[in-house]
Amino acid sequence: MIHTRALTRTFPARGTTVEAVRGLDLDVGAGELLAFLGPNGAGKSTSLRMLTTLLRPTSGSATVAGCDIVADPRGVRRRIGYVGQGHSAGVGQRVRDELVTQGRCHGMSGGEARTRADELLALLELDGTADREAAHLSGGQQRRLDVAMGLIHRPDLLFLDEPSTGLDPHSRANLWEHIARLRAEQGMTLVLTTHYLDEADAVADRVVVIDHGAVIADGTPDELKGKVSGDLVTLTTEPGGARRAAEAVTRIPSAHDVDADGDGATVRLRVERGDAVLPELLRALGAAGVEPLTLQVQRPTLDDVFLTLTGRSLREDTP
Ligand SMILES: Nc1ncnc2c1ncn2[C@@H]1O[C@H](COP(=O)(O)OP(=O)(O)OP(=O)(O)O)[C@@H](O)[C@H]1O
Repeated sequence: MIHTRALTRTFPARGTTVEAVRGLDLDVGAGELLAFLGPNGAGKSTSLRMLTTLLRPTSGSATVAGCDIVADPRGVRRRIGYVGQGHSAGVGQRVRDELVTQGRCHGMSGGEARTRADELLALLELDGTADREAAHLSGGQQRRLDVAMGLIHRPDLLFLDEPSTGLDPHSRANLWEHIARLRAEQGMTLVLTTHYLDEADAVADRVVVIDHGAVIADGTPDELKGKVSGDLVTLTTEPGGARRAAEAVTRIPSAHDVDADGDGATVRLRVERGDAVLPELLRALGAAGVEPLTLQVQRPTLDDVFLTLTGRSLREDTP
């Protein structure tokens, strides 16, 4: 559905050149849900804007839904939907009218556009809002209207640029439920950008991690987390017990990166399989006369992946 080769975009900026996207090579199959994940300024929106023909690449090539983004931008636009970061609806427009106008822009007859508008209002549970002004909808409803507008011409492929930014947790979850349903019912390919690590982890089949304009990792969330060396085990002891605990757990063969906190009561270590190592860990602590007060095992997160690859946390870079 998408094939890019060495896709690059630079911008002139005060006598220098910003390399917003550097040599993107990407193949996305039909029906995939791919998330671009990266800190502010990583090049996610620029990538999307090139793939949706809103921005010409400086060099490299790409086909989207079978059409070349430079030679046949109209062909690309006919086959894709795009939901940008801002709201798409015009001021003073009613919800159904806005959808019908959008359908007419895509060459539908009035009747066809009205039927499609009603279909989408039902699909995105906006039927109750059809005659209200778009600007008076809640944030979550406005975002669903943006998605409906991107879908009016039945595209095979939908691009969403930070679809859930600014929504409260309930509206975010609700938006994702709708998107999952659209995918299940219509078999669409979805490409989105997000800052939210948990979101990329939960909804994406595949995550492409971008940093400074280049892809630094590409795989399923589980594959990416497999790059981090093991689960994190955190244990607490009575004050002053951490050093003895650290010495005891260091003897476990799969334990590494053992670290006793300055508070004297917390020890962190990495092990291959946290759940499997717990009995051995407890035995080792018992033999050293240390009684743990709490024990926690954490699977790696996508933030750990980013930290492992770049030495920085995505959370630090993201507001
Ligand atoms: N029109 C432009 N002119 C100059 N520089 C630009 C332009 N558009 C983007 N950039 C720069 O290109 C880089 C990538 O920006 P881009 O918007 O693609 O990042 P992003 O990953 O989408 O970030 P965010 O998550 O903040 O939206 C940034 O350094 C940005 O300042």
